[in-house]
Amino acid sequence: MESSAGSNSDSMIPDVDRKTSTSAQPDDDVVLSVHNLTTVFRTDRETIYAVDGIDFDVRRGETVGIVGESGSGKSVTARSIMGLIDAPGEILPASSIRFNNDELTDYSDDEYRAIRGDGIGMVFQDPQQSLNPVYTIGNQIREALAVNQNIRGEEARRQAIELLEAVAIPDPARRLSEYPHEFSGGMRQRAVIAMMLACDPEFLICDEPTTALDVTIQAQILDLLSEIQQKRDLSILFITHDMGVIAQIADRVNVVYAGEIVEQAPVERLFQSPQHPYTRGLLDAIPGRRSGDDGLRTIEGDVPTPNAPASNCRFAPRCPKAFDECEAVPPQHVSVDDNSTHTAACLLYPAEMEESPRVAKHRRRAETEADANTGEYHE
Ligand SMILES: Nc1ncnc2c1ncn2[C@@H]1O[C@H](COP(=O)(O)OP(=O)(O)OP(=O)(O)O)[C@@H](O)[C@H]1O
Ligand code: NI
Repeated sequence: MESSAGSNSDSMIPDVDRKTSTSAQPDDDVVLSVHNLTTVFRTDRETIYAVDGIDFDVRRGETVGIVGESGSGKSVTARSIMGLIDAPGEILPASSIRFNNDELTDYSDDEYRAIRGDGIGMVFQDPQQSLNPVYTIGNQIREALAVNQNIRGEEARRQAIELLEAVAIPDPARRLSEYPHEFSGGMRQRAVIAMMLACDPEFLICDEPTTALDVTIQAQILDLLSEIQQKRDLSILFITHDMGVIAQIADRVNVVYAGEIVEQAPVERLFQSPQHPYTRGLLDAIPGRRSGDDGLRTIEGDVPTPNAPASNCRFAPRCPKAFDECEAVPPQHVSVDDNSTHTAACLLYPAEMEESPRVAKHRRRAETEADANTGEYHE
């Protein structure tokens, strides 16, 4: 953070530099800390920057949302954290993913398998991906209990029934002996959540878990997740393209565009006072909601597939507020509130600065960032 002491800066709003702010005030509540995560896919012709230098934290017991259009890098972020990026994908060396202060990017395959078992659970859009069609639901939950908690026999059966009760599956004793195809879509997703709970994780990654479900079932699953979270003090990273779902489930939100976070805010702040033109566009696209005079009605165009580190604002070609410099300077996160809980990466901010010093400030910070990330970056 810049000190304003002794300077007559026209901006009362300090920059936010996460690198110094996280190390200056260690936060015991932070369970997951992602810093400068950059995940690329190398093809014969090009290198795709699917995730390009993102930073965020998740604290104990909170739900952090990641929202953005298709192709913006949400699932690649989830898979990077879970250690599920395979060739031609690669997490670049300057990336850091700390889980309870362990650096996951240094983990071996075995260590990752262990943490996927009982540290971090994952719920995907398609429950079939997590269920085996040839075993009964009961078998699969008991297997999870045996592998992860060494619970077997009658005790495993008792706990499996309890878990199905916990996810509100009626008549659980009978349901245990049924196969996945005998469950409806919503019930299958509940069974996956029960299986995940059998591993007793402290962190849960949900990648569009309700997207395939109709809205009533979706709301039930979201309620269920909130309830389980409170009971177990779970931390959740929740990925969706749906701002309505974000409003229901998230405490804090990261808005992503083409591999980058463009805005970060507590959920109420984001909906009351969105700052980045992209976020405003996403919110204006919600039926019945309109931010008034200068909002866009729909966002024209598609998310680009980045094939180089950002050298400008990737949203500029679709942005109604873009000016010349947006094509030339990669915007940096600056605080857009009084206490740095809300940031936006956009050359329009800090709004109270004149355009030319404002752009110069972003340019300077971009150069510093680039030096830090390409220079010697070993511990
Ligand atoms: N195995 C891969 N090989 C090459 N490119 C990939 C691979 N996996 C993902 N990508 C690219 O990474 C980018 C981000 O993909 P990702 O699946 O994370 O998007 P998403 O935000 O989850 O979108 P959706 O909402 O459609 O799920 C896309 O441009 C995609 O083409
Ligand atoms: Ni996805």
